[in-house]
Amino acid sequence: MLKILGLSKKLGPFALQDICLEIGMGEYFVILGATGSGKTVLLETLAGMYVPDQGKIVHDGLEISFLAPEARRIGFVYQDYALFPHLTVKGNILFGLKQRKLAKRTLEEKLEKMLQLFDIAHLLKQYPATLSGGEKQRVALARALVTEPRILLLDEPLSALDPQTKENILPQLRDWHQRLGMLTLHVTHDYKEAALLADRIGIMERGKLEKVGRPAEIFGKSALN
Ligand SMILES: Nc1ncnc2c1ncn2[C@@H]1O[C@H](COP(=O)(O)OP(=O)(O)OP(=O)(O)O)[C@@H](O)[C@H]1O
Repeated sequence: MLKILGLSKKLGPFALQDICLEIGMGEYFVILGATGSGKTVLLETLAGMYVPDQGKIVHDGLEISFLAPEARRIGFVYQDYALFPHLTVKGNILFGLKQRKLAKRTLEEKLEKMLQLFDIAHLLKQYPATLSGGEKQRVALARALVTEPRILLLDEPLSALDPQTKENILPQLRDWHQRLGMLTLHVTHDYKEAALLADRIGIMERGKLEKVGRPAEIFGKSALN
């Protein structure tokens, strides 16, 4: 379980204010908020890019607030995927495992698992510039997941996709999540995306988490039919 306890962070005129949230193991939690509400700052603080001014982040009973990003076992997929342009798909996926000095066979097994899960084996030698939006997204997910993180953070992972690709990927995201069973925190400003994907939703406004509930509680049952 991930516990966010009174988390605050000031960045210039913006402040993340007293965020309190508990997310269960295997839960798909969506933070829904307008542009500038602080969704990315929250994810980046959880991932260790900012040191909190106040509050704690506790994962499975261990406080991780001051751990280095790579020690937190958190996978992060950015809005624009942030793939390394000079590396092939294979190079991108294996990048996060470089420090671990794993045996070649172990690396190949981990790579193979990702290629199968995301159906991207045919893209292995290509460079990011030659991939479609949906392909880039699958490679970015593979790169985040190959390190076997305990928590997956997704920062508007569908916003760069055309409507058709987005519609195809939505059910796949749920399916990948169900297969891996990983605690996932996904931020978006698209309420339809939130309603389709989330076990629970948190509404973020001006740096504060204003409301948390199941999709039916947030939108009303009739709005979801
Ligand atoms: N490093 C920083 N220094 C100063 N201000 C920052 C910094 N990073 C973010 N901000 C500000 O914090 C506010 C929240 O930004 P954030 O990127 O978290 O919003 P968001 O909800 O993710 O928006 P979007 O949906 O547009 O991505 C913005 O006003 C932004 O300008």
